[in-house]
Amino acid sequence: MIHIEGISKSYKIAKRQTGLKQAVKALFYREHTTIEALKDISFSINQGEIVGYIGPNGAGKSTTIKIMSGILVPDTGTCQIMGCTPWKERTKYVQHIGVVFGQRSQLWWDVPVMDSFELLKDIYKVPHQEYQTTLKLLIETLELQEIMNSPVRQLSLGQRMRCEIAASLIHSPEILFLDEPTIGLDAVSKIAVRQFIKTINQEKGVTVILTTHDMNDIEALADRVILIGKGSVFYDGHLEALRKRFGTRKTITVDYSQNTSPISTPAGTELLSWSPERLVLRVETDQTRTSNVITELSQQVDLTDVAIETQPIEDIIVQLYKEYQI
Ligand SMILES: Nc1ncnc2c1ncn2[C@@H]1O[C@H](COP(=O)(O)OP(=O)(O)OP(=O)(O)O)[C@@H](O)[C@H]1O
Repeated sequence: MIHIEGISKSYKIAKRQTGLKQAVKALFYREHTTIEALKDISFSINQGEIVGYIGPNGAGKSTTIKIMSGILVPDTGTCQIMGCTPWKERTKYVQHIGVVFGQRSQLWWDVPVMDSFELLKDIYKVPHQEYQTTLKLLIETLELQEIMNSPVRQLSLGQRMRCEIAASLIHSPEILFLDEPTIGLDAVSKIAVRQFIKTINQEKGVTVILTTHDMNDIEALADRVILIGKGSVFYDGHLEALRKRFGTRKTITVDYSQNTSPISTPAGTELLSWSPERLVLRVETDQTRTSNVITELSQQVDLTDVAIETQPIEDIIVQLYKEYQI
C-alpha cells in the first residue's frame, strides 16, 4: 500500500550572523547551510497496519509525513501510495488520506465545528448520505455532540484534537497520518483518542502511521515501529522484538526479614537501593538469570517477597537513542 524507496530531503537555510557589518553584507550576499533531514530512507507498509514512526527531536519524522501526504517534494527517491505519487497527483491522492498535525489545525478557527465539517464535505465531494452516516459515527465515538456548534477557538486542546481527528476522516480515507495526535492531552483524552484510532483500524481497516514521543501511544497502538534518527532508519520491526533485543534489563525488588549485615550483590546486577528490609537491584539479563540472582540472595537473607519488573519501553527507547547516538 505504501512503498518508499531511497527518499532524501535537504533544507537550504540562510546563515544568520550578528552585527551591522554582517547585516549589510547579507543584503548583497547570503551564505547558506544545508540540513539533510532525510538520507535515503526506505520502507513499505501494508494495508491495515498501525505503524509507530518514532525518533528524537529533529530526526525527520514530520518531514517524512509531509512527503507522504504530498505537502513536500523529496530531492530524490520514489514514494508510491495507493498507486499515486503523493506530490504529483494531489487531487486524486488526497481522497485516500487523512492527515492530523497535532501542532497545527485544519479547522476554521472562527466558525462552528459543524461548519468546518460541512466545508470539508464539499471540498472532498462526499455524497450527502455517506456524509450523514460518517458524521453520526464520528460524533458518537468521539463524543462531539456538545461542541459541534462551538467555534474552534473556544475549544480546549483535547476537544479540538477530537475534532481534528474527525475532520481528517470525513471523507473516509484508507490511510491516516497522525503527527503527534496526543500532544498536550490529559490522560483521559489520550486514552479516548487511542481507543478511537484502534477502533477505526480494526473496524474499518484504516492504515495508520503515527508519530509520537509518547511511548504509551506506541504500546497501546503499534505492533510495528520504525525508528528514525538523524534522517536514517535505524530499526524497523515488531515492538516485542525491540523489547527482546534491547530490553535486557529487569528490576528486582526483594523484601526480607530485618538484616543489618552487608549483602553482596550478585554478578550482573547493580544496586539501586538498600534498606534493612528491602533491596532493589537492576539485573542485566544478558549477563545473568533473574532466578540465579534470587537464589544467591536467598542464601544471604530470609526472603519474604520478590517483585520483578521488565524495563519500560520508554527506557528502552532512551537506551537506543544513546546507543545509536541519535
Ligand atoms: N522548513 C524547514 N526549513 C529548514 N529546516 C527544516 C525545516 N523543517 C525541518 N527542518 C529541519 O529538518 C530536520 C528534521 O525535522 P523534522 O521536523 O522532520 O523532525 P521531527 O523528527 O519531526 O522532529 P520533532 O520530533 O522535533 O517534531 C531538523 O533538523 C529540522 O531543523
